Amino acid sequence: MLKLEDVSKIYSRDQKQALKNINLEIKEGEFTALLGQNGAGKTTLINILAGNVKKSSGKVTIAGYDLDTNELDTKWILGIVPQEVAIDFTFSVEDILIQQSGYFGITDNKEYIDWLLESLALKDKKKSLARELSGGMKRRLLIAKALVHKPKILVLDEPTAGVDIGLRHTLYEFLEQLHKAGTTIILTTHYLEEAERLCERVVVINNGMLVADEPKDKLLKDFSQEINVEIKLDGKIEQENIGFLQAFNPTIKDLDTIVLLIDKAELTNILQLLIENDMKILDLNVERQKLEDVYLQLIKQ
Ligand SMILES: Nc1ncnc2c1ncn2[C@@H]1O[C@H](COP(=O)(O)OP(=O)(O)OP(=O)(O)O)[C@@H](O)[C@H]1O
Repeated sequence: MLKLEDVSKIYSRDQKQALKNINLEIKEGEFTALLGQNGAGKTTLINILAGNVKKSSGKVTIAGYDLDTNELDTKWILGIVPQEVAIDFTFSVEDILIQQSGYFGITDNKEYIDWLLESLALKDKKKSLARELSGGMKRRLLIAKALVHKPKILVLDEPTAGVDIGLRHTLYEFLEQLHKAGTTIILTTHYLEEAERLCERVVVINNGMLVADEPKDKLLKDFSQEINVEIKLDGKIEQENIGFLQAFNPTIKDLDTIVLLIDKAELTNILQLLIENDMKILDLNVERQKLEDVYLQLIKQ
């Protein structure tokens, strides 16, 4: 559905290499998270797809259309929700969506627009001017705008930044609904729990390079041998008193709790060592790795 072959981008102004030989193939109907730190290259990649940034080299194919030679065709396939709010604030919400439909030659789109507004909790803002919307509402309007032509692929660049938690969940349900209906979705986000809840596949970009591309479940399983352990002891702990745990890189939390990231198999060993060293355990908390932990390890590598 979407294929990037050896895509690189060097910005000419400062010769900054924002993307380095990215190879990525997204299949029809997949829901993919595109993760990476600030400046990793996510927006550059999305801007290349949107035709706003010219790649320096490589090939992009969207539903079989080469982006270099068939850019107009790719516009029909893609719906892009940009990170920055770029809408004409002097128009009403409804007019913005009617105008956007017009760009695609769609004249009778009112029913679908109403459905979009309803789904994105913007129905009562239909007649409001865009400038009267809150930041979170503007973001949701951008999503509606990206969807007016019913694109097969929806790409969202941090759509939930600045959207409050209740509405974020409305948005998740909406994206899940689109996904079930067959839309291919690529989502960049800094909220890892969002990627964990919604996506089937996780792609991580670090310093312009693709450092992970796995089904989410596999990524979590590969790392699932590792657990986060918090052991609360009776009394204040100093690093020098727990030298016997040094091999496990312990950190101390709240003065009385040892925090460790270990292989499951080592837990018994550690508890044994604590008992042998006369440490009284008051509480023990074991957590399987979350996507957030896996992600943090990936970008450290
Ligand atoms: N127009 C530009 N000219 C020069 N350098 C740019 C330009 N746009 C982005 N960059 C640089 O390219 C790199 C990648 O930026 P990009 O915006 O793609 O990152 P990002 O992963 O989207 O970050 P964020 O999570 O902060 O949105 C950064 O070092 C950035 O400074």
